[in-house]
Amino acid sequence: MEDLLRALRNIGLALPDPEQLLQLSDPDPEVQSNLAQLIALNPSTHEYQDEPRDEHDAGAADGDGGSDDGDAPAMDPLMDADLFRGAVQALLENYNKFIDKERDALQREHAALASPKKIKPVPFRALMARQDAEIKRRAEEVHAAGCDPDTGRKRRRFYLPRQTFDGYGSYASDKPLVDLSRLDADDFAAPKRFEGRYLLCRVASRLNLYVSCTFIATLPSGHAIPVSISHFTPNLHLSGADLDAHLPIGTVLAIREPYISQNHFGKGGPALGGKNVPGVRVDTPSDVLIVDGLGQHDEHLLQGVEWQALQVEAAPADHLATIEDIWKQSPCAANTKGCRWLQDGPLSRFAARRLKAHQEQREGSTSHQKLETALEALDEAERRALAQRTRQLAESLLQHNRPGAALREVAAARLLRVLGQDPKFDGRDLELEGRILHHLGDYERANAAFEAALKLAAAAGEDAASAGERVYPHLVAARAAQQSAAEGPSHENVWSYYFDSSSYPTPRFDQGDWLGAVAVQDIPGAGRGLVLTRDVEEGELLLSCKAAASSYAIDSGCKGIYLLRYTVETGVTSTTTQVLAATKSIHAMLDRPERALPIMGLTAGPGVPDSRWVSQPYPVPPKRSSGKPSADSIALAMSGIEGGIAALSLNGGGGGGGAVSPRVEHYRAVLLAGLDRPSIDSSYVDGVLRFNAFGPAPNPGTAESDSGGALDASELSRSTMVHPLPAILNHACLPNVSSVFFGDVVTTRALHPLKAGTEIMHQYVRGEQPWPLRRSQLSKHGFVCRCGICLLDERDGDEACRTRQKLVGGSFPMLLERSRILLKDDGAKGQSEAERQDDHRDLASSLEDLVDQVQATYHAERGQLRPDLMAIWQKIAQHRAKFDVEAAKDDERNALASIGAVLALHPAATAGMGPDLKAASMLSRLPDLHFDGAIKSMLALSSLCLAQDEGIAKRWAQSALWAHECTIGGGPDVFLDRWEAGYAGLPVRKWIK
Ligand SMILES: C[S@@+](CC[C@H](N)C(=O)[O-])C[C@H]1O[C@@H](n2cnc3c(N)ncnc32)[C@H](O)[C@@H]1O
Repeated sequence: MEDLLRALRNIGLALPDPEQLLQLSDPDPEVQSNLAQLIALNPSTHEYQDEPRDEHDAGAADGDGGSDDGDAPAMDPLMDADLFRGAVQALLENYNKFIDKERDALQREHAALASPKKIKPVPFRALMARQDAEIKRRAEEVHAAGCDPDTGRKRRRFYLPRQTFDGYGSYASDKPLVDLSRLDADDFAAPKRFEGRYLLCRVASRLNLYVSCTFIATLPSGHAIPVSISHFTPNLHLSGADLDAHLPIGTVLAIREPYISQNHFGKGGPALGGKNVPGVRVDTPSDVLIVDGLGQHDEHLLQGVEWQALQVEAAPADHLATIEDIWKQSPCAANTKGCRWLQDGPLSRFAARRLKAHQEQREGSTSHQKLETALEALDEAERRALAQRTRQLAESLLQHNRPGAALREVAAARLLRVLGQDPKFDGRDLELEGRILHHLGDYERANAAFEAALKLAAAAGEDAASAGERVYPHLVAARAAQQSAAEGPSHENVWSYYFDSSSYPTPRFDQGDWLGAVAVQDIPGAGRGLVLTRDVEEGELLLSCKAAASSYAIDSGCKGIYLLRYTVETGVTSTTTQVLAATKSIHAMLDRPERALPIMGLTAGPGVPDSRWVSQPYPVPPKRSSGKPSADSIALAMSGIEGGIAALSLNGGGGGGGAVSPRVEHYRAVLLAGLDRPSIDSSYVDGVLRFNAFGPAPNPGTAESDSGGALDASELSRSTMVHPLPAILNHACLPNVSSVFFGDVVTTRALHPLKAGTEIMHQYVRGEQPWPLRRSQLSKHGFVCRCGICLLDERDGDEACRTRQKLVGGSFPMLLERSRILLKDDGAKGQSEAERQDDHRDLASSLEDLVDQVQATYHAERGQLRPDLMAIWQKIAQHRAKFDVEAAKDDERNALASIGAVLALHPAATAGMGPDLKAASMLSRLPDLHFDGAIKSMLALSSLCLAQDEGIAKRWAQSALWAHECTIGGGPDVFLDRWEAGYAGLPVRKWIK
């Protein structure tokens, strides 16, 4: 990829845009030829800030005799196009040959697994020189992505495409380190997975981040080997010291059951056309453990290990000279000093392991004892300094989206009496704890902590106004989050989801998951599903859930980076947000082990064996109270902790006598739970995302909104997110619920009155599409949909469905084009009224012929559900309205009937009118499909009725609002925002506000 991009820029061409990137490896020669032509027509001058974007202007700018675009030749778009096209075509061919080599190398490596060959270690200095060159190359690529490296001219936008490969096996160890034996260079062979072994090594170089992160590691024997770790960070912009601080030189690592590859860049590194040196390829971060002297088995691991001198200098600030220094100099902020990568803070590492040792009735290790003594020997000032560093570390962990580690550090600091000893800080410390708990979704405890923080601030003499200013915003936010998690999001919540998700580029909402009248249940032949626990009405909210991990293309960690990950066996290309959503999911599970069940408890597609979590009961959100915290819980949050080291022995720390306060109990549980780091198979996470995540989530305000949450988007994704509970919903092309996406929140509402015990199902693919297309889109899921409309289509027959598809996909668009021209030219050609009406009559009649042809493809007993007709009836109505308003109303009613809506028979225009929208509705049953289409028809009917009967016109508008409330919600403002502009002649606002 990098060679191709460099070559294009060298001949003065702009880089392929994100859509074109996806076509680079398309095997179709026609696609390649078109692509070459398009790329050849786009000079690199278009990339610069100071160049006009328009082609002609660009030509003029180039024609002024001198381009300051370095060596890039000025180009005459017409004369040079052929020349450039030929050159680009040659470059694309080269690129594809290179890709083939990379693919072949992966294939060969897979085949060679049966007969691994011993490998000769590459000399350390050679590896280091290569590493330095790679780091330099990365820096140059980043520089060139923002400006021309020769002239310094700034580009319009930072643009950095990257490509990685995937496939042919992925490894993840689930063996505890104690069960493994050490591996050293004598045994190295490749390609080989070293089952039952671990590799002990030290980071010896700076880090190189492409998508995976690579460094040179040295072994105790002095040999060196490159190590590449996939899913290292979701921040692909990290570089230099910030990156190196994740694993500073000298950090000791244990890699469980390592895989030595002939190409350690194989996953997540730049493609080298199959040429690389052997190295350790780590497919998942959970295989890597940091050996820091605090670990449970660190002493055992390091026993008798003599390291050859590290042949490079570690920055002195990065390392603690002795283990006791941890308390005096422990790093205070993430990623600035000391080893940080996915690691907990020092107090929690020590306290958790000490607790565990006690639980297992072991004495702590010698290093634990040394640390204990050192901790108890700290003088007052040193203890205060440690407390201050702990606060900073917890803040920093929180900022880096690691609230689990932040809470563990605070819990350990409280048990060890590092925090909670200075009344001046008590209020602030509780406020910090409250913010961490809020982030973790423990709203009840967060609220109690905030209330307690206010009391303690007052007790410490802090001015009430300043304490309030500090704490109240957090308290109010936590109360609101608690309320929506207890009662479900309010009307106002949905209102703000809608408007905020259209206003913010990376909308993420502060809400907990909420489950209405549904429960997880086994569904014969379909795994698990969600089933109603009682009867519900149409429009009732059933679920409101936030994504467990979300990645937006314009998140700061990847903005401007366009990643393509090509999976060799399947030919599937994943894009930036899909890869990073997996990285974020993995990191979230390592930080909060309780996240593993909801994510790894999902299935990963047909043919992939279920993870061990799938058989466990699927977790649902707890029932919560929305009340204020009780006086007891506030008192508990304020209670002192008798403890110190004693709190780490399971019967100590309760104020003597063995009774342990609930607060101590809670902190201990927090620490112990953090030790259960799950082993995460990253390829399973990829499968979970591919089969459960929601791709680019359309805001309901966009034209795509009818897609019901497009799962099969093929363009470079704008966002990828996984919502664990909604992912349990099974599919029906004919859904009985509507799932709507607002940023990282999805809400699901009943579309019809439904009985207790009914399985609720939404659309993975648009049920409005032709049957053959739906079947092919669903084929990756490995099931055949047997929903109502699939059964109807099946009875119509394959051939009839294909004919219908041709009519709707071929004949209808031609008539639509005629319609567009007619409506555009309406009256412009100086025709008489009669002539114009004739034109409309003609077109309506052609459209009616089309209706007849489509009708002929349905089985005689099909019933009214014929959604392919909706848009045709609406078009007929539009033209017929020009000469026969009553007939146009019938057409719109036909459109509604074709999508399953049933008209109510209201005897009088005023019946049921008033604030009760449902009673006013002109529909007794909402449509099954095409919800926005139904709203269009209702608003069209409102317009058609306006002149004769304002009462009925108003009722149609209210019916549209009712349908909108039942599918999307958020009230009249949201409805008006989406629909008002398209119906300027209707006083909708007056009617419904
Ligand atoms: C997103 S998951 C849904 C939850 C899944 N049932 C489970 O137990 O984890 C998608 C998978 O559910 C199953 N599934 C979904 N809809 C189905 C349907 N209508 N009929 C049969 N299986 C279905 C398929 O195995 C599909 O790959």
